Amino acid sequence: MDHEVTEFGTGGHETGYETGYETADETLSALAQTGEGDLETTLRPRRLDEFVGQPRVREQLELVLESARRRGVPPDHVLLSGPPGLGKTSMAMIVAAELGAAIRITSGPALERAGDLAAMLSNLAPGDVLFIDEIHRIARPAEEMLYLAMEDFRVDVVVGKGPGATSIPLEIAPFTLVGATTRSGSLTGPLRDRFGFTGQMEFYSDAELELVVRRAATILGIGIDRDGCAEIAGRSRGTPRIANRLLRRVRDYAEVRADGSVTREVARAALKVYDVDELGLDRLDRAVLGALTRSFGGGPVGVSTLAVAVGEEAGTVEEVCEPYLVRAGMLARTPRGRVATPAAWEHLGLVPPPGRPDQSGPTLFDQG
Ligand SMILES: Nc1ncnc2c1ncn2[C@@H]1O[C@H](COP(=O)(O)OP(=O)(O)OP(=O)(O)O)[C@@H](O)[C@H]1O
Ligand SMILES: [Mg+2]
Repeated sequence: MDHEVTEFGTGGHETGYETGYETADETLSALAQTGEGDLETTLRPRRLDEFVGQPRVREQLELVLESARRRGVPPDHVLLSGPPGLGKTSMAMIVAAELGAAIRITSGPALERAGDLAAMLSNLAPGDVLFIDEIHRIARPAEEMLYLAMEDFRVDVVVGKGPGATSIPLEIAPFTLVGATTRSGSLTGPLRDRFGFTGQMEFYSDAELELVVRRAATILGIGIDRDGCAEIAGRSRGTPRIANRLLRRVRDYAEVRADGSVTREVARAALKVYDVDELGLDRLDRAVLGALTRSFGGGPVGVSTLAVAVGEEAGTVEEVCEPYLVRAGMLARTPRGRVATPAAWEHLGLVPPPGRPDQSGPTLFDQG
């Protein structure tokens, strides 16, 4: 293998490779705290059998990995998709750990120039796992380079400029690409087609989240009883990252205002302080529902308008708030925009204005 080729890249040495990489999601929630990134790393499951929930993805992935192991080849490329905090990054690390392979980490936005990607690709050793987080945000030239790399383990490096430029094909080591995305819909067809396996991560059940909370409490040395676990799990929006975060906030409260151990009462009192309601909706979720009902009469309203109304970016509202609000049956995405369901009005303690057409129906035909 030739590893001395990075000078063909455009000086992309500084890109990627930092394993401390965290996605922007950490800054989005009203509960986000700085300096807790390390804790998140501590709580990350390391092996497939430590990974709670996602039975379908786990089983499928187990087969993909085991069969590759038996054949002695790197497994097919793996795409992991799903809302933030469900364990995509953790799963990517686990793929490498289960294969006993090294993992190189980068992200779509970091691969602005194809040269950056060429440098990474040509530095891979046989069997390495290359993890590209937020792969839907990869720039076009890098994406096109990735096609060839994924399919033929080759990169075409362009040397020189203008009419004298030549393209030199370079062989790269057989590797496994693991891509993660919160929006698989915005992946281009050709890229999606080159993944041999797509794991669609689902929201976790309350029972699974109880296990997540219990596991984290054990690792962090927090005393918590069954009811305490259940209370936190039920307010975690189906998301392990949120479960772990709420546990830490409840722990703070337990230490300062109670005897340090977490019961249902302590958890309830603590989550009240942190503005997390019984359904686990935080301030931003409630702001979205509030704007949708109070300011826009229940919709339909476009997501960008809604985002402006709550002072957030459309992407955040769409990828962070909406998936759970839809799943909780409070918000519907219709072709004409976002619509509040009766459950949303009820949750906010509001009564829908009288005489409104049933919004879950095909409103296009209402005008008759
Ligand atoms: N199945 C699980 N069991 C236990 N803990 C989990 C599980 N999945 C996720 N976690 C916890 O949730 C945290 C967030 O997971 P992770 O970073 O893998 O999510 P993600 O899907 O990559 O999120 P993002 O889209 O924001 O990058 C981890 O640090 C880990 O502690
Ligand atoms: Mg991640």
